[in-house]
Amino acid sequence: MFFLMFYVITGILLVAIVTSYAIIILNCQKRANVSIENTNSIKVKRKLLQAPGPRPWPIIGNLDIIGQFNNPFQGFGALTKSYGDIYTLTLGHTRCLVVNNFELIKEVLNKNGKFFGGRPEFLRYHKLFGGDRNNSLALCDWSLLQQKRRNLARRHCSPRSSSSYFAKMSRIGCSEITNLLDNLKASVEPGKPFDLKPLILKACANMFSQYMCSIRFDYEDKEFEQVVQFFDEIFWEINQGYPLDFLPWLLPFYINHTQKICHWSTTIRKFILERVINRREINIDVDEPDVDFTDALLKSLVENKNVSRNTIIFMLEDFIGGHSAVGNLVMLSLAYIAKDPLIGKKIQCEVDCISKNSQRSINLHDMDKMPYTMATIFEVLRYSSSPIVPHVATEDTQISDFGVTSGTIVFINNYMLNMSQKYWKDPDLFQPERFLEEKSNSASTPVIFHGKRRCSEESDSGIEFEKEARIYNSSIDNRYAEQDIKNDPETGKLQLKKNIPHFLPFSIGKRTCIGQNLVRGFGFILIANILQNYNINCSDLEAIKIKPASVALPANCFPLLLTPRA
Ligand code: HEM
Repeated sequence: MFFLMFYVITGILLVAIVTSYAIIILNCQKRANVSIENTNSIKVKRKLLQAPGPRPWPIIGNLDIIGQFNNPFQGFGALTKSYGDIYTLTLGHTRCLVVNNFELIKEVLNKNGKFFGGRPEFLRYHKLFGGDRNNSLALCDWSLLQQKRRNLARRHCSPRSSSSYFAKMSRIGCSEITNLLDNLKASVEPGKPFDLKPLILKACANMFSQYMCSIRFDYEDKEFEQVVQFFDEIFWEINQGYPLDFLPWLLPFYINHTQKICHWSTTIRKFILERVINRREINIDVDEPDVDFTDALLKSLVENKNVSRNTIIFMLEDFIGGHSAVGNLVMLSLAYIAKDPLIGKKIQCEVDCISKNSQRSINLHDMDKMPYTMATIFEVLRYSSSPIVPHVATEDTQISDFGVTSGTIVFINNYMLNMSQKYWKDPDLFQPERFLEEKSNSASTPVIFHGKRRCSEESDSGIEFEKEARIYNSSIDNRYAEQDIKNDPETGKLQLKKNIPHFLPFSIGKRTCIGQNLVRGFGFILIANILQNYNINCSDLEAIKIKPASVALPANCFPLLLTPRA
């Protein structure tokens, strides 16, 4: 009996291994069927080989190689030494293309963006969004609905600096800062490490909820507190990779984990329905101008029969959830400031100069006059290299000279881009100054761009600038003295660099981040006002553990020392 069982199990395993290997090899050898223009400009069909890559194992493919690295993006970078800047991997049974340089990234996201509008079929993505990842703005495949959702969101979530939305953001940001500072004053004990993250996240959540839903929650509100924590857990979760993503048959081993994810997301959804949507739905008046984003969403529900109630609940959840990204970014910025207090000092110099030594708080309209503060935020974005959500080829196509078959997942390695000697001097150093440049003669009169500078094939930075940064006094080699910065900001020598084509923290192409103006705006208000009031240090720098290629920090991260400024 025992031997029979043994032979049956061994037989099943062997069949599984052989079948798996056959599938993997077939997928590797499959050619992409693409249309190519010949010399007479006539389109002809050609079958193109996929890019080479390491030989995969049965069942796991190349997961063993990626598993050897602390971070997959570091692993992708290391593999370029053997396979060049473009290569394919097989993760589980899934074909993946990894692109590691700027030209290739542009080719995927800009030139051939229409062929790469899909997102991966990861089980976790479905669990996070009510069983269907297409409910999510960031994890759905490209569709007409997605185009509509982006258009609906753009006005509210990407406000221009001349718009009333921008002024509203500034007002809300500043009033929430007052609440945050009151709370800090009551809770921070001088000389004692303070767990700042929960408070920062609650302040961010209130900025987002006031801006998008005209509602604010008390910091002591237990339901609000829990929802903010769950949003943060989800932000961390989305930024992780698991073998389950490529080996879905591992699901039974992840039952507890997936149940936890479902619990987080259903709790959040219930909160948004009960505390935001239900009470707003009763008072909707389609003839009145939109009060906020929630109003616009609810009206689209009345006016457009193709938009479902589910769609708008998930949209609101997605956008309110954006606060976790901002909160984590602010915590990361404070961590780098704690590591190098001179950075904090320089931000404080700008703050003191602009606010005439704290006669007022810092608002969004100060942003253009504080290039060093903005440069610090950009350096955090570069240094932490938030991964670009993987794209998926929706039909057979071509990148460089290689074929890409439909269904291939494309990893955009912007970590490699941000850490490359080719693009950055001393990329391993944290230096906000790299985002500053000498004020050019032509820049002495501030130029206003008419309309947004959006990415094009030639000018690619995903960063959207509307206005030239106003000039502020700082010096490029930059360990500058305090009295230098106290000069009149109008006579300064440096400005924020306007467009760095290879810097893509918010990606490029049709799926760029919609929340980037909110990130810059609320991030700026938080960092500037916290530093106006406190010096930031850390009693145990070893406790600040930052994962490369991630803006997400674990829910329980590190405490900081906040010392009120004289
Ligand atoms: C530290 C802050 C943030 C960073 C670094 C960041 C970066 C990114 C990146 C790299 C993408 C992927 C683009 C692509 O697939 O090509 C993305 C997508 C997206 N982001 Fe952000 N983001 C941030 C914050 C936010 C916030 C605050 C919001 C909303 C309030 C937001 C909303 C979105 C949405 C909706 C998408 C999906 C767009 C689409 O797929 O069509 N993001 N973001």
